[in-house]
Order: sequence, then structure tokens, then C-alpha cells
Amino acid sequence: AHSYTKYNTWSDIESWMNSMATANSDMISKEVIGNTYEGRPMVVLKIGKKSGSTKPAIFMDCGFHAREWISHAFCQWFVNEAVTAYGSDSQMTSLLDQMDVFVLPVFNVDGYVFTHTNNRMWRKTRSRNAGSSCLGTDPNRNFNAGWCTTGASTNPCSETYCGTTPESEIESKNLADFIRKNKSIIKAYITIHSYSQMLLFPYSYTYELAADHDELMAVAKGASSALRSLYGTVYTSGPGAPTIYPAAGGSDDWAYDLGVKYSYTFELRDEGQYGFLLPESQIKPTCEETMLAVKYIAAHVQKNL
Ligand SMILES: Nc1ncc(C[C@H](C[SeH])C(=O)O)cc1Cl
Ligand SMILES: [Zn+2]
Ligand SMILES: [Zn+2]
Ligand SMILES: [Zn+2]
Repeated sequence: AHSYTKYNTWSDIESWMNSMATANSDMISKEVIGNTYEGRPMVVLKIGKKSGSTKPAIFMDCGFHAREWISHAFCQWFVNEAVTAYGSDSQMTSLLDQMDVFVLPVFNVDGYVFTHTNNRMWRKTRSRNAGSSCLGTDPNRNFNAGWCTTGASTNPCSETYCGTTPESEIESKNLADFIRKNKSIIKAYITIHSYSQMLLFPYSYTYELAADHDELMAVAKGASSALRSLYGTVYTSGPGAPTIYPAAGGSDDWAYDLGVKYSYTFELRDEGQYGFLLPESQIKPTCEETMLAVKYIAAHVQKNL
């Protein structure tokens, strides 16, 4: 059965999404934005007070990389927190009255299933690569943002294989199509990964500073200190290239260049002690502290509507 403090199976997450939308029909609507390579649904939950008119929105995805299980857990935590806190927490109430939050709890569904059934350390998608016995593309190297110019490989057997072309992966195409379709209302893009404890923003594909570097850095630092205020967890804030590594084809860089100004990649706990195998005992504290950072960013976005 589903639990917010366990790493749930895809099957449990899928039924959880259906029951959340049904039980909270005034706050949550469910939309399938396309299917994965193996035919599983990519489900977006639209969270926000129903209003007759279109509201500005924040888009958040989890589960780009299959093995980063704390990421999937956070999106589930966020959805529950949003509907639970609405009406009691003034900031969450204000956010969901004024904006919608699109949450994609599992981007790379095929990969996530594979980490439960075959290989816990799988990262990529599960698509077949012509002429190779190696499967999968790194979805975070597959977007049209300096595509495959740095920090990515043209070798299908590489963990950072960039694919045959930008958006070669159906999962990338489904996400990019949804964001392009809604780009006039999407004011922020947040993508959740692990591990390293970093709050990254454009660019990763170049060392050039983004036009909005100063503002993005200030917000990242504010969000990181909000996060640290709970349990003392230390995050590093900065542009991807100098802060983690130069790498091209990432969804955050792509969203930023599309015009989504507030574009962030979270690298959640830890710093390598457990790495991708973060114990379930750390789900709650990790999600609680990360909520503070996401709410900080959301508040800044609201102020700048
Ligand atoms: N634009 C980007 N933003 C963040 C990252 C770091 C993640 C960490 Se798992 C990755 O390697 O895909 C990588 C890129 Cl290419
Ligand atoms: Zn179960
Ligand atoms: Zn990742
Ligand atoms: Zn990572």
C-alpha cells in the first residue's frame, strides 16, 4: 500500500494519484501528457483552487533519473502537503489561490519500474538503441539546450548518452510539448534530482552567466537557507556548470531558454554516505526541509507575477 514515508512502487504511485484526484476533486485534476517508451502513462497532477479563469503556474517534475528514489518521494510529499495545508497554512493557501502547481511525480516511469524489478542503480530511460545492445538515453541530456556539446556522450552504453537527437526520447518530447503548450502561464520550472545537496540553475551547458543570474542566485541562496533552518542541512547554490559539472541537454537550461525565468534543479540528500540508496528513515526530514526551499521559490515567483 502507499506510504509517504516509503519508496512506493509505480503501481502504488499510480493508484495513489487516482485516489488523490478523486478525493480532492476541488483541488486536484489529473492529466496524462503522453505515454512512456514502454507505454506507461506520464501523469501530471494540476493542484490549485479551481477558478473559472486560467491562473499562472509552477511546473515541478520528479523521477528524471530512475535510481534517485528520494526525488519521486518528494513529489508525492509535496502533493499531500499542498492539499493538507490548504486552508490552514497561509502561504500555501495564498499560493494555491493565486497559482496552479503542475506536478509530474514520475517522469521516467519505465526506468523507475526497472529499478524495482531488475537494477536499483538504473538511471536512464529504457528505450532500445539501434545498433547497440545497450538500452536507454539520459533524459537530462536529451533536451535542446546545447544538446550533446559537453558533459554528455554519443555512446548508447554511456550513463549520459544524449540520444540520437534532442527530444529523441518520447518522455522528453511529452514534457517539452506540455511546457511549450503552456509556456505563457508557466512562470517557474523545478526539477527534482538526487544526490549532492545542491540548488542549481542555468546554465549547465555553458559557463556563461544567465541574464537573470543575480536574481536566480539570490533566490537560490534564500531557498537554501530556508532549507537549512530546519535541520541544518547545507546546500550549495549556483549555476550548474561551475557548481556541479558542465553538461548539456538538461531540462532546466531548456526551460530557461524557452522563457521560463525561474528554472531550478534540486539535488536532494545526501552527500554520498548513502547516495541514491538514501534510507526511508530520511524521507520525512528530507521532504520537510525541501518543502521550505520550494515554498521560498514559490513565494518569490508570486511576488513577481
Ligand atoms: N542542466 C543540468 N542541470 C542539472 C544537472 C545535474 C543532474 C544531476 Se543527477 C544530471 O546530471 O542530470 C545536469 C544538467 Cl545537464
Ligand atoms: Zn504497496
Ligand atoms: Zn538526476
Ligand atoms: Zn544527481
